[in-house]
This record gives sequence, C-alpha cells and structure tokens, in this order.
Amino acid sequence: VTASATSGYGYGVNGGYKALNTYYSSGTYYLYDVTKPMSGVIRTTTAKNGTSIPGWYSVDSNNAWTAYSQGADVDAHYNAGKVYDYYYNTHNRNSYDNSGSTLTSTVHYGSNYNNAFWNGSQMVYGDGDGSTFAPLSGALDVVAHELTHAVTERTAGLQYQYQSGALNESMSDVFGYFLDSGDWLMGEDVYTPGVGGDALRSLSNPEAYGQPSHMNDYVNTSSDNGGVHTNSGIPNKAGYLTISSIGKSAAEKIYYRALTVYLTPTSDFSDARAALLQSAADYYGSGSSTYNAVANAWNQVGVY
Ligand SMILES: O=C(O)[C@H](CCc1ccccc1)CC1(C(=O)N[C@@H](Cc2c[nH]c3ccccc23)C(=O)O)CCCC1
Ligand SMILES: [Zn+2]
Repeated sequence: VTASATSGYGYGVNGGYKALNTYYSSGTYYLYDVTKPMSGVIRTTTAKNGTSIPGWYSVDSNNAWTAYSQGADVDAHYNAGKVYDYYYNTHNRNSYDNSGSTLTSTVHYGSNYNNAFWNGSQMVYGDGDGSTFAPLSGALDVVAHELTHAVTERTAGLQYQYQSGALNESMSDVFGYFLDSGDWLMGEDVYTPGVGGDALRSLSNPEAYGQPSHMNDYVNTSSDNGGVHTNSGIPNKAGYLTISSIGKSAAEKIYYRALTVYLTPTSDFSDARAALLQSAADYYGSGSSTYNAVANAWNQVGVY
C-alpha cells in the first residue's frame, strides 16, 4: 500500500491561494498534516452539513483543493497549522495541551450555521448563512480564538461565566490579535461578507459593537453565561492599551505567562491585572516602563 505525506494547494474562503500539508493513501488525498513535531497530527474533517462530529475526513482526488465548497476545509486546515506554529515557535507550546496532541477541525457543521466553537476536544465551524457570516474558518483570528479556548482550558481553566468567563473570552480575542495583528478587529474576514469594514468585535473600540470598555459599564446579566461575549470588551480594551504601549512581543510574553502561570479558574478582572503585572515584573522588573504601562492600561478601564 503506498501512503505518504504530500504537498497540495487550495483556495480559501476568500479565494486566497494556500499551500497545504496533506496525505496520500490508495488514490485519495486527505487534509492530514504529519509534518509537525507533535505526537498527533493536524487533521480536518467535514460534517457534510450535519451535526455529527468529527464526521468524515475532507478528501480530494488530485490534491488541488480548488472547489468553492472546499474553501472552508482549506482554511480550517491551513489556519490550524498557522496557530499550531505560533504557539510552538513563539511560546514553545506543543499543541493545545503542550503534549503534541492531535488538532481536529470539523467544517460544514450544521446548516447555515453562523458560529464556531471548541467543544472540549476539537474545533467546529459553521458555513454561515452567507449574509451574517461566510464559513468561519476563513478568519485566522477566529481559528486562533477557538484554539486559545483549548489552551485556556488546559492552563488557567477560567470558568466560562461572569468575569472569569469574560476574561476567558478576552484571552481568546487577544491571542486572535496576536495571530492576526493587521487590525484591532475580530472576525472581520468572515463577518457580513457583503459589508466591508465591519467586524464581530473591536479591541480598540469595543463600543463600536455594543461592548463596554470600562468597569462602570459592566453588564450584569445571566444571558450568554453572564455576558461573557459582552463584558470581554473591558479586558479587551485593556489589552489594546497594553499592546499599543509595550508592543506585541512584550505583550505576548506577559499574556502567555499570565494565562499559563498565574490565572486560575475563578480569576476575575482584578486578578488578571495582578497576573499581568506580576508577569511584567518577572520579565522586566516591577517599576519598569512595561510594568507601569500595564498598570495604566487597567486603570483606564477602571480595574484595580
Ligand atoms: O468561541 C466562542 O466564544 C463562540 C462560541 C459560541 C458557541 C458556544 C457554545 C456552543 C456553540 C457556539 C464563537 C465565536 C463568538 O464570539 N461567538 C459569539 C458571537 C456570535 C457569533 N455568531 C453569532 C450568532 C448569533 C449571536 C451571536 C453570535 C457568540 O456566540 O455570542 C468566537 C469567534 C467567532 C465566533
Ligand atoms: Zn470564545
């Protein structure tokens, strides 16, 4: 039986050319990447617009993944590889569990499904309805957002409710920025494909999409697990102010250290401030300009 790692290519959700790490076996090509230094693999499957996951391997007959319907598969696979590389190269973390476990992404989930999620074991992406969303794996910041939920689950374990949940959300948006740092927007590459310039969220201007950016405007609600996708605007704004002040590289270091060393399941916004200050002190010294910039950022959003 002839089977081997192969190199293919395809077009993503927005038409971009993407080189793909694929696998050939008995006349069929698979989105199955064996090239990473992990015990597992990076693999992409399709739910065929049903809700049974992981569904079936995404396959192709000639390793040219160029069909329009394959765009979601192409981007889920390509973007998962990019996020894997980011965590490995920038933070020396081998997959979400730091043990090189397999990364599975399932696309074409549901019918006109306008969302995406990490289900505790894998990433899952809807195709969107073509109006509110294009297939959600088409956005690198969305893929990074989902995979960061997996990292958070295995490290800080921030409970997905109220302030710890909004912090969990913010960590995913901030790492989404680290992967896709051309703008302060979240999901812009797949949100409302017919409308330009808008997004799901903005880290620099949370209010633009109905989020608070100061503790005075914290939304007390039981909806959405205590408003986790709303109140994340407050730590997101602090993240924007921090990154703008100390730069991306220093911010990546203190955010990753806070997430993996200091934060716990019940950490709230004030604990996040303390964890980031401690991380800044660890790297740059307490009283350093970096330390002071972090304090100032959180002061500006009313978190002490
Ligand atoms: O990972 C997350 O935090 C979100 C997971 C949502 C979910 C949770 C549980 C089961 C199913 C789906 C998915 C994303 C999200 O922020 N969703 C928001 C916004 C949103 C997307 N599609 C929507 C459709 C309707 C209403 C809100 C939304 C939400 O679910 O609130 C993250 C990046 C892009 C999509
Ligand atoms: Zn999230």
